[in-house]
Amino acid sequence: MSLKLKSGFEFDYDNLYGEGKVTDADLKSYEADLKRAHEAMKVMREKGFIRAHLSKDGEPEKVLFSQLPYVEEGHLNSPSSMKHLQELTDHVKDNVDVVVSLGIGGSYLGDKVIFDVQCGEFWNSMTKEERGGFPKVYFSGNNIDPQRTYDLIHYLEKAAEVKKCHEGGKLKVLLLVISKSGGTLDTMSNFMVIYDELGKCADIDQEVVAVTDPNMENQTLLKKLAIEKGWPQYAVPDGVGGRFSIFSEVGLTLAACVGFDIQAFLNGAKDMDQACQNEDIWQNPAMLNAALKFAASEKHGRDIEVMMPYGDYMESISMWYIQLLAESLGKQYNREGKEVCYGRTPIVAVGTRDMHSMTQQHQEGRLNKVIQFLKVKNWKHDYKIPNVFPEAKKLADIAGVTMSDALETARQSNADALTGNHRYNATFTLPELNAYHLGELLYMLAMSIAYEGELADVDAFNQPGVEAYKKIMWPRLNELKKEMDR
Ligand SMILES: O=P(O)(O)OC[C@H]1O[C@](O)(CO)[C@@H](O)[C@@H]1O
Repeated sequence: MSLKLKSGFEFDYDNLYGEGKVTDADLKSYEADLKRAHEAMKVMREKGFIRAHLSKDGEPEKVLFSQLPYVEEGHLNSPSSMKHLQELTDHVKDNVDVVVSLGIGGSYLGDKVIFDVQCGEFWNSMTKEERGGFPKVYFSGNNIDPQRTYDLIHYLEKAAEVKKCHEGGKLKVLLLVISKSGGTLDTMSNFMVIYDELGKCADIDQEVVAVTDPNMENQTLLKKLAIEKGWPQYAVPDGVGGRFSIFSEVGLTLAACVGFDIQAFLNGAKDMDQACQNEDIWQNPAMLNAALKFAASEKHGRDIEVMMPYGDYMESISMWYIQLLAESLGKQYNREGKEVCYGRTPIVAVGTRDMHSMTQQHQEGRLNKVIQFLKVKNWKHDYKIPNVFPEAKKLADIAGVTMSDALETARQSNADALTGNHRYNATFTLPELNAYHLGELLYMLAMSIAYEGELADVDAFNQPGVEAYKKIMWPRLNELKKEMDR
């Protein structure tokens, strides 16, 4: 059983739904809730309203991520904002050597997905010509790790020296600083250290682009700095939380720096949004995914979701999904203030890598998981495994098989083995790993989380839990600073 869209995107739920799995009766018991959830999604699309959602300051706040795929005048993504992004592309292409993208959480994870899908692992080792004139890209701000920050700075200083010797001229570095709140410790501490160190290097020409909340009244620290220093600005718009921001200028600025097809990405999201407007659950991928996962959790105790893409460059999709699921649905109280401690636990896995480790637990451990596979149907490049060692029978036996067929055979075998031992699993299939299908997938997952928030009756758009440690940490940092100053 599967839901297949015209684009070829497919959600195969055969091993998650039916006898001994999530049943028709389970879904029927949610009929009224699903109807209400679907209505709530309509209201969210039309008015940006989600019942009981408040910002972290306790103020009513709109939820606008579903507007992002629609590039229209007056929308968050508009023809003029697309032009502004094109200006960034025109500026970096053939002009900037290195982009350092600084951000954490939603201000990092989406950018990493776009980078991995568009550029792959060896981008920074390619020549500028091979990169189509686009810059190298490094990430920072995703931790407060002094060693890695040192390594990055020293790598850039060395690269500047090499450039001076071989080509002459300074190394042009663009710091793309992404922070909605504009003051996140991890991002801003790295930014300040890197900005200061690179500023001292005579062979480096650095510039800054700030991506932050554009609000003029309550300006973020980053916005204030950008205005003061004249840095170009892009927006993390009001109503778009970090984990839903990949379709905003958070993801799109990095996309613009590496030649990623922004329009195709948004078109994929838009087409998925249309599919998710279908009130028939069997035709609506987000509603179906949410209902099956919610039922698997609540009625069958399968409250862990292992997101397991088959392919190296999709691991970051899984990491992006971790934030989306954990931060959106891991909530102590429901929207009526009742303690519910809801939240399925997301786990990153990659096939075939983790079939040699985690699969042991998936196959025989506690019956508390859904393994969500992600597969690519047609790979851009492929190899037929050659018969280079005909004397070694086991190796000769796989000669002639393509790597992509071997990959899919491994995945399918894993799915069959899991199913044979009552282990729930499902598969999303992307016809190809490209901007359009990535847009479809990520948008579907975001919308599915919004549906699940309605089913579980929790606010999927706040994150009070990540404020708790910050309330302890900031006074401690202030104390530390006083001690250092003494
Ligand atoms: O973009 P900012 O404000 O730096 O926040 C980064 C991340 O930190 C969080 O606020 C959680 O601490 C996430 O919600 C967000 O994606």
